[in-house]
Amino acid sequence: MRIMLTDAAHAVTPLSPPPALPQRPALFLDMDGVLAPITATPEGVGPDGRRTRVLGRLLERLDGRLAVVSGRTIAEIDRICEGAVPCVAGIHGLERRGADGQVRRLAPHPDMAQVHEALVAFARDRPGVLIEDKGLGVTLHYRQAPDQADAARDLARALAERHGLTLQPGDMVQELKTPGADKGRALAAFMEEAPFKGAVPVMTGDDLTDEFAFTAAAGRGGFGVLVGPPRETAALYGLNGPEAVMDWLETLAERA
Ligand SMILES: O=P(O)(O)OC[C@H]1O[C@H](O[C@H]2O[C@H](CO)[C@@H](O)[C@H](O)[C@H]2O)[C@H](O)[C@@H](O)[C@@H]1O
Repeated sequence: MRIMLTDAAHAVTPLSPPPALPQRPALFLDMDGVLAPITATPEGVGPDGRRTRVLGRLLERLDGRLAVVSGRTIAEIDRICEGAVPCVAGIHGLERRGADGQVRRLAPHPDMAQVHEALVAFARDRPGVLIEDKGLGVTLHYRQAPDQADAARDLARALAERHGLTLQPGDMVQELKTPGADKGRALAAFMEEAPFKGAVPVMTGDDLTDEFAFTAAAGRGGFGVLVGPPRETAALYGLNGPEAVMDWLETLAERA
């Protein structure tokens, strides 16, 4: 087996592709970097006919035991998936829509507006830095201004500490969120409800925020699938990228 050396002390072994799904599986899917390739800006991700068809077929085959668990808002997931998936956790679980169609949303931290303002001021004279306001959280994007990574991290850390917000670093982003949720807790909440209750969870994700859900899936007898380059992870299996994810999901939709 090929071993990739990341530094002198750590070796990261590439993960095998996922095996056949367990009996009565429940599938949890991340959006960016998993169901959709990464683009320069959040708005660059749009609906895709193949993805919408595959999700619809899987939903049917899994008797509804399919959910998108994302850092994006539910409104964004509905836009991108063309409303194909009823069960969605948005903003890392701060909002969640169950199979009954009800949306449960935590109350926003009272300082969110102030923090949003501070981030907008930071972005003002930094071309390429973008602010995404999600109400319960705000994302500082620097994919188009990678030289701002350190300054963005330092500001986000300081604001999180000063206002008592949760800091979630991601792929060329720093997110400041209302405390009280993560993707692991979102997965756990779905697993307490129909049609997920009693099923075996499989979580597919690429980012650090997905690690919470990999751990939650493993704790319930399931497993995680890491998408992208190998790294230290709680996931047991791996896939190369969104294209490989779509091929895998298509196979599952035919087989499940
Ligand atoms: O949990 P996810 O569904 O993976 O969402 C995580 C964040 O994804 C989005 O940002 C990422 O994707 C953008 C589009 O490809 C990219 O430009 C950015 O650099 C990535 O970090 C989204 O905009 C965020 O709100 C999500 O939290």
